Amino acid sequence: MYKLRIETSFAAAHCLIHYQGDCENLHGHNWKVEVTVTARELDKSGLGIDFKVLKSETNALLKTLDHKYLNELPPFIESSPSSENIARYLFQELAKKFNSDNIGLTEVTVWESDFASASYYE
Ligand SMILES: Nc1nc2c(c(=O)[nH]1)N=C([C@H](O)[C@H](O)COP(=O)(O)OP(=O)(O)OP(=O)(O)O)CN2
Ligand SMILES: [Zn+2]
Repeated sequence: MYKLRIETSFAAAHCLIHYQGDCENLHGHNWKVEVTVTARELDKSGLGIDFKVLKSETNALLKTLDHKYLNELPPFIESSPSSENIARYLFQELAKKFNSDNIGLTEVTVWESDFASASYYE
């Protein structure tokens, strides 16, 4: 098995709901996003899946969040846009794009600062 990972990012505003503290107020982050997949086999070029494909599909999804107020978007109306819930949402959407006989989405990690991250995997 091969493990592949890409990193990308998006910027957005949010506030945590049902939270007491500064983070209940409107503020923003530059979230770094790591997407990890496993590949069983390599193609003739020696690739599990092209990093360019991983990045472009991920960026297409992140474009729907970029420079938005996350609390107003459908995935986060019922659930607080914490890094945990963002990681789960991205995982569930990217699984639809990437999972195949050869490729399995392993983990999505979302860093809201250099020092704090949340990962989701199944
Ligand atoms: N488990 C989680 N905890 C917290 C989350 C989260 O998504 N998952 N999110 C937040 C807020 O978004 C907040 O904006 C975090 O910002 P940060 O500046 O890192 O928070 P601090 O004020 O604690 O940072 P300092 O190091 O104290 O300046 C909070 N928690
Ligand atoms: Zn925050």
